[in-house]
Amino acid sequence: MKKIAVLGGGSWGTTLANLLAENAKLEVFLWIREKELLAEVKAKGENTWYLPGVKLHSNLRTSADITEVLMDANYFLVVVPCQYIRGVLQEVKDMFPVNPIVICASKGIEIESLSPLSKVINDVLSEKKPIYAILSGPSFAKEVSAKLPTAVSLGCINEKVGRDLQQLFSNSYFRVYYNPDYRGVELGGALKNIIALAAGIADGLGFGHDARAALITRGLAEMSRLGIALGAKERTFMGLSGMGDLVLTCTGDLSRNRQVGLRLGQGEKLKEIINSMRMVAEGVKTTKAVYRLAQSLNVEMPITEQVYAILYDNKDPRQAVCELMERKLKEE
Ligand SMILES: NC(=O)c1ccc[n+]([C@@H]2O[C@H](COP(=O)([O-])OP(=O)(O)OC[C@H]3O[C@@H](n4cnc5c(N)ncnc54)[C@H](O)[C@@H]3O)[C@@H](O)[C@H]2O)c1
Ligand SMILES: O=P(O)(O)OC[C@H](O)CO
Repeated sequence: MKKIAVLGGGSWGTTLANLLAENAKLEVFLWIREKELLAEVKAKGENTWYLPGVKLHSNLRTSADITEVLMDANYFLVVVPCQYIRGVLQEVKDMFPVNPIVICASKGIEIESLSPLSKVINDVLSEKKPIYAILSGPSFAKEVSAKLPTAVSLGCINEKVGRDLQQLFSNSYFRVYYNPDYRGVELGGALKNIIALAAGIADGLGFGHDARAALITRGLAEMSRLGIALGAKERTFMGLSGMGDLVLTCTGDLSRNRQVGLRLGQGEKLKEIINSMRMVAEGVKTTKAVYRLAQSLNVEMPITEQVYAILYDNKDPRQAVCELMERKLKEE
């Protein structure tokens, strides 16, 4: 049986590793970074920090030793939070074979380089010439772990690899659609988190359903504008990894990004919100990266600009929403 190394024992890495172990098409080995957590996982058969209450499959192997996890793997699934991916891969890049199939399930834009994750992974592993794929779409770890029906996109420019991966991940509750536009798929997942912060802020301020619907719709417009500037296909933003994930994250209270927004709208400070969370809300750092990227590409992203000002310039959220409403009137 072929082996998949899963890097990242947070809620999503654990969920996907567990799903793949249950699918029983691959041998699955999950890297858990924290040794104390690994000890609990081994003792209780459960990821008590990031995915409590979910029993892990007996086929799932776990280790805190990343070299053991990577050894002789045929597939590499990266589910480390966006800003740490470069550092983690840099340490172990020599362990990858030539032309490794690297699937990314993380969502974000790297601040340092303003790069989407395909570029980060291709940069670090450039000597190995990786075959890159991205798994993204509306999928809360908790719901997938409860085996609730979920549909996502798998972006890969190499159709044969993409269709093989589609088979490996799919099962009766997890339906994977293949899309050759990997750039569009990865950008949808990264950019929707900024709009989810905005929707949470509006809801936290008590601005109602109309405001949320406007943010989702105009959010999709600015996500697509940046996507097109970066070579993505506009149509991809209408699919699961675009509109699908945007709607989920802007409306679903399981979203960490939406929760950060809600708390900001209710008057809490970003620092205290982040300090109270063990989990990651990728939109916070991705907002900074996208704000800079949009400026460098001269792409208009008014919602992102206001979220940036709230997060990083201490702007009053109420003022930010007023400014969005009072911008020069435009055509749709
Ligand atoms: N949780 C979900 O429902 C979900 C769904 C789809 C995609 N994602 C994406 O998956 C990615 C991983 O998120 P998650 O939700 O699994 O994480 P999480 O918030 O559940 O856990 C945090 C993770 O960050 C890791 N971490 C902390 N500091 C680190 C460091 N210095 N170096 C490397 N790793 C470090 C921890 O070990 C842990 O694995 C994110 O990009 C997220 O957007 C999450
Ligand atoms: O909890 P969030 O906001 O990181 O969202 C999780 C997933 O990205 C939803 O598809």
